Amino acid sequence: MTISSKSNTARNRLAVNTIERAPEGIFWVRATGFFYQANEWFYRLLGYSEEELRALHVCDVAIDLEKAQWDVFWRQAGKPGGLRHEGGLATKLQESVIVEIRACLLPIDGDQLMCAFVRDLVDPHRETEPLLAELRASEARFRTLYNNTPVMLQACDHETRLYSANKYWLETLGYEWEEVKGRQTREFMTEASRDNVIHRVIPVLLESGSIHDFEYQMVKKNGQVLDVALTAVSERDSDGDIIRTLSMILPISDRKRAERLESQNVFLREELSGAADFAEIIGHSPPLQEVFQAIDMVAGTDATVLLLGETGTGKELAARAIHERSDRSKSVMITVNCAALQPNLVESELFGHEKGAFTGALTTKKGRFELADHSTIFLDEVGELSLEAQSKLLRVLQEQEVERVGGTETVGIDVRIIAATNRPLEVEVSKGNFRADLYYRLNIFPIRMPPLRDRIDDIPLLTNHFVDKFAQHIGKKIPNINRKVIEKLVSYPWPGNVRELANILERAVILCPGRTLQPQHIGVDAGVVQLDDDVPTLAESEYRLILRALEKCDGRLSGPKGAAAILGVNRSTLWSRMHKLGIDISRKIG
Ligand SMILES: Nc1ncnc2c1ncn2[C@@H]1O[C@H](COP(=O)(O)OP(=O)(O)OP(=O)(O)O)[C@@H](O)[C@H]1O
Repeated sequence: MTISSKSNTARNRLAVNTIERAPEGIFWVRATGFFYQANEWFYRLLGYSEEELRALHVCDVAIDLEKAQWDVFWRQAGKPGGLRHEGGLATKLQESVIVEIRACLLPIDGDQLMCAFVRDLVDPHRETEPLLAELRASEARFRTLYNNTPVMLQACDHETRLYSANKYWLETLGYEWEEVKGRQTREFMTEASRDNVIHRVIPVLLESGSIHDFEYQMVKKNGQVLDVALTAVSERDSDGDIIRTLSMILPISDRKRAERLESQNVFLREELSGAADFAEIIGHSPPLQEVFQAIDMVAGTDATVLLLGETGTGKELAARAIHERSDRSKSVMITVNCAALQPNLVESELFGHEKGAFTGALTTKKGRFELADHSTIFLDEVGELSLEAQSKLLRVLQEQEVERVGGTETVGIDVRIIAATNRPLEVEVSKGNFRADLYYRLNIFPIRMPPLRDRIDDIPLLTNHFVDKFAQHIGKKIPNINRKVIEKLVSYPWPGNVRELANILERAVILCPGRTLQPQHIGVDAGVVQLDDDVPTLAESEYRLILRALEKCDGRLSGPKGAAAILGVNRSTLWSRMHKLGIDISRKIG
């Protein structure tokens, strides 16, 4: 056997291992939209066998994808930068999971396949240690995949020396393999990133064996800096020491940067100065200006911030803006959606656990607070925490230390807290559902995000922004917006706020065949939502309407007799509202 064939075999083994052990799903789809193959993670996630999956069309599984849109998705995946989509997948048991999908087209044997990477957005730590499944296809196909995937793949040994990198890795950074072989991975990072990786990535890998979407900066051969996100899985020996680490590195898409520039263009077009520093938060209305001022005031301090406001008003965006404008911005903000935590695991997720603390606690694990040390933790939907978890949180706020579940010692931490809720916490306090002392501790610097109906001046700017953004995603050019579109949008009450506006415009962009967005593409009618006198908020009214519709059609979302049809929205809009309003999304879906 020649040396090169030996190394090819080693590469193929590595490729198969990477695919099967990847802490993310990977699947391939034919141009017809029917599944072709998937990795172990994806089969496990959906619960289908290989044979069952092959009989399915992507749209049978993707809750918010209509067959009519398939061609658009396929074409988008073929463009530079590929396709990026967030949505729901239905499992074999008809439960839904929320995922992020990134896809590209791969040339295979004169044909094309879509290759998609799937990340579980609700439970990124879902079982990630897949079985080493038997080799599912020829070595040639994996070699093609290994080298054509627009993801940088690298493998390093226990001393973090590089022993394999794919073609995309080499091309992106501008090296030949011989130049980088055996070198330390930290040699390809900026100095600031090195410290960050040592302090953030290595401890997490030692602790849990995998890390997801860690952002840092690499340096190309020509000295240029590249923003990347790393997802890695380590193999550890029985003592817990790392033997080797396989990593997928995604350049943080040029698209994301383009979007940012695009939104800045919107500002320039509108001749708005001053707001450009908040490029991600679109708007210039007086209520939003007050929010910008409050963010400016509090960002540089370590004060706890409580973000209030209805669903979809941009609380998470505001939390990011605060973190990014603080001294802690060098580290990643840790986000916890308190409503999505499994009730019996809330404390272990937040505060960590010691080995053996409960059945299934096989190793000691750090909680999110410890991971957020020297950074910011964003506690979204904090009003959903149980009273028990609330008292532990209070202790963290008072003492700046955590005690792991099953532990006896406390660990000191330095964490800035930003919490958000769309519930009126003072009402929850009066009902005994939320601890008053915790409320006062969180309420040190409250910022209220205004509902969209109170800042309709921002609707033209937001519309401009979303139409450009979604049109660019699917490769359309829609430079004009009919004036009647804006008239229609400003007269709607927007119970789902900016999120709802974005959803409606995403659909409108798909429906629009020409260069001008017309009112008939906008699926809203003023007055659709009728409020009862005793309903305190629009969001709550929407919540009730959806529940009523679901009851009426036995939990079925789609089809002519489904809840989406009754409510006059498409099923993806309904589904995303249910998710955001916290309506049991794991329920059976029809
Ligand atoms: N001012 C804004 N400019 C641009 N996009 C916005 C703005 N406000 C909200 N969005 C977009 O709307 C969506 C919802 O925003 P976000 O998740 O921050 O809301 P939220 O208040 O945290 O909602 P929830 O309470 O339901 O979690 C996101 O896609 C966000 O990017």
